[in-house]
Amino acid sequence: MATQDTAEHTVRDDGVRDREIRAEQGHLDRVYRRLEEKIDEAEFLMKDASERSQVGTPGALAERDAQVFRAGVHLNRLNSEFEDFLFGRVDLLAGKDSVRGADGAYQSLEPDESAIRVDGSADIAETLHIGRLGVLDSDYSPLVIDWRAPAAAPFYRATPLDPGRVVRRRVIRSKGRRVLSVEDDLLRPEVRASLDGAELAVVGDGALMAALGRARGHAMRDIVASIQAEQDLVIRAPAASVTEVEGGPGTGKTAVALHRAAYLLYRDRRRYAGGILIVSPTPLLVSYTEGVLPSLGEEGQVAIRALGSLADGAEAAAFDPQPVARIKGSGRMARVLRNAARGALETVGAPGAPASASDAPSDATSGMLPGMALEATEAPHARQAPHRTPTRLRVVVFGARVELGPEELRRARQQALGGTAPVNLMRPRARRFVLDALWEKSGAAGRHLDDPELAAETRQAFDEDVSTEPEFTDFMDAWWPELTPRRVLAAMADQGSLERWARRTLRGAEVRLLARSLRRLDAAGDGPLSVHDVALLDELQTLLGTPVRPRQPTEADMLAELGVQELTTAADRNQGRQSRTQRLAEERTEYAHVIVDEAQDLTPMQWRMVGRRGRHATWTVVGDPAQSSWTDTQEAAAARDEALGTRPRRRFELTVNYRNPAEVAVLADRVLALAMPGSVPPAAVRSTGMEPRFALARGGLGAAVREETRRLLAEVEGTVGVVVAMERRAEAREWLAGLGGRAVALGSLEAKGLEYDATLVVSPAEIAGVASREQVSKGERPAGLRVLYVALTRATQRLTILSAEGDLPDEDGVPDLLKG
Ligand SMILES: Nc1ncnc2c1ncn2[C@@H]1O[C@H](COP(=O)(O)OP(=O)(O)OP(=O)(O)O)[C@@H](O)[C@H]1O
Repeated sequence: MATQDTAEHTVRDDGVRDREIRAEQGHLDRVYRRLEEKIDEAEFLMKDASERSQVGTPGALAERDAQVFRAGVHLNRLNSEFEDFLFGRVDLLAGKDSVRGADGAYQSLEPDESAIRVDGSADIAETLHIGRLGVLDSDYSPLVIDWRAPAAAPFYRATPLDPGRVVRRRVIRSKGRRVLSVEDDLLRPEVRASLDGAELAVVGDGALMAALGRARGHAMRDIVASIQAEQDLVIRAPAASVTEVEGGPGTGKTAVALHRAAYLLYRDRRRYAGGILIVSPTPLLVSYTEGVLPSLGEEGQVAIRALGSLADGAEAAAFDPQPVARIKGSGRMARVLRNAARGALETVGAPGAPASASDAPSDATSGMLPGMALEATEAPHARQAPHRTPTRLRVVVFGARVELGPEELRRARQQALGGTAPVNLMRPRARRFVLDALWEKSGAAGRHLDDPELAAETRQAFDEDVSTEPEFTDFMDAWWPELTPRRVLAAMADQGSLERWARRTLRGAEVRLLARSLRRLDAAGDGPLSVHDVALLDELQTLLGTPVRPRQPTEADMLAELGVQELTTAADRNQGRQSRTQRLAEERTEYAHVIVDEAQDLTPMQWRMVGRRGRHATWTVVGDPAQSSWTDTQEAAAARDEALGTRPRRRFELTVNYRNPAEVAVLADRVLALAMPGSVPPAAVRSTGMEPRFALARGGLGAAVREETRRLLAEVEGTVGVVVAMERRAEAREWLAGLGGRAVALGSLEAKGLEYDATLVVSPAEIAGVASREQVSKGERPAGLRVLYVALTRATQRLTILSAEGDLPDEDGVPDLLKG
């Protein structure tokens, strides 16, 4: 009987499902017909504009460029958004007091009192389709509403507890022009609603679960069809000041941050023409998330940058070992760098001349982590003997020899450095002090004291005479060389110099470690950089400044002068051909809005770097303190406060874990309890019934990793992430050789923000840097425990823990740190 009921129900349900899919297909067909008309219009506009060839005056050029650009953008968006273009629908009750706006839509979010009759029946008064872009029919009625428009908010905000006017929310899955499925949520199950005289059908188990259950690839998908109410609040929060978002792993922080960027651009494109910067911890996370904004129809105004690619055209991905990273990340470095920027004047030669540095590195701690493509070796170029700043200046002026000695030059330098300007910009001032000193020394200063005009003329002639002397210009180049951040950083590899610059700021052992780690750079500062070096370079850039040089006006300048905005110019288009490094070096350094992902991991020096990019910006900062791999969290919090300034802050919390099945979350929560006792984990929304597996590496670790990875590859359709301690990353790659592209080896710090269908966590104790709960209870709570928490929360379906002896596993293979 029960079987038959179910069978009958399924048959009926399939019939309803097919009918509902056909109805949505009909709507999608209409949308496509309209889109095609619009594409024809855009193509016509493009052609027309490019045929107008009044090139010659900047005005004509600007007008043509602007037209071609606008039509091109329009066309691009229409073409690119054809995939999964239409994804949602809401069926709504009549709005309160039946008040409609100019567009004919109900204005109120709440239903009219008469919308639900006393017998519980109601009519659907309005149906809205939601998509990636708004499309109006030829009579201006909305065929599709842009997901970011206020009218689309009920699609995301309505919950059974607070449904507003929404009776049914539908997610439509389509591929190209074909509707594949529909998934409905009934938000007012108590209402018997009808649409055009027929009962409102409900199909499927809800879109969220369907979306979460799908296999993962190597790129993040947008969540535009299933944004949840608490996430929508963040995405649409007003952009004023600072929006802070905290939430545990898998709560959608990254997804929300990306959707927020798209939302802000939609709401106020002009304001955000100043650019939105999204700061991400690693290049892996950048490439994982890079496709989301284009899928939402947004690209040009948003830069997603890894912390290692924020400054100086650098593309650093390597991590320093923890002791070195702690020094380089500490706010104390600001003082050291300030001294170095000034002190390097004496140790760094003019560009092209040799710079300083001396003894070779002698231990492995100087190197970045093995397997990070960078070795702990000295720069290939032999280091030269330290540059000696000139200690004497001899010139012939007014026919006489004038000489300044070490003491006079030292005084002139001290006077020049008395200002606060960047060091390179102090050069003219330094030059003036040297000229003053020469003038005094020459005795000419005593002449014509009774005739100020003649005295001034004599002085001017004196300066001109000296300035043209090659001895003087060569002296200035060597005595006050133009410094680059890289040359100064390289100069810090000289231990003697660094000791002076870090006096009373760093301890002796810290100086030695830091100097050694920088010996990877050659004298000009070329060589492999670590992620942490990049924040130092950025700080140095500020301290040194860029000397002002006259530059040729570009086409972009001319257009800007004409007030043309939102435009790609020929110059911009050429940029596409430039190297990525050059582009990174040249791109803007200040933004209108800054979004920081994984904010808990920024070091104080990184906060300073990011802060400089948003001095006048509004901010969105998302993070999870429980996942912080940075050790000195208080110092980082102070630096964060400084970067964000005194702007008012709005705080949001995300509480639901969409990534991990409950079975995985329970295990991760045990580590959370050790790492941060008392903190509340996010609630997992789904369960797979698959408990994590505990395996023991009895023979070699490599063989066990291969075997367990193979097993996981057979169990899931998508990706498998193998997370190891940072220092094992290189060997882990070799272990996985030949297993195919679905399996990826990751150092624990690189796993940040990423997710995999299945995860193999190799030796929790190695990742955490601590082996037993007893050690932890004695007070050892290394940042490594939080890193382990990150590793354990990457799986969307399956999790295997592989332990070695050092993990102190029990007879079931459960390592000590993960016991219940
Ligand atoms: N509303 C949603 N609908 C569908 N999928 C969602 C939703 N919210 C989040 N997800 C999915 O959950 C996963 C986790 O999201 P995301 O990576 O943004 O979380 P996170 O908070 O940044 O995690 P972590 O702190 O671990 O980096 C992603 O696969 C994301 O697509």
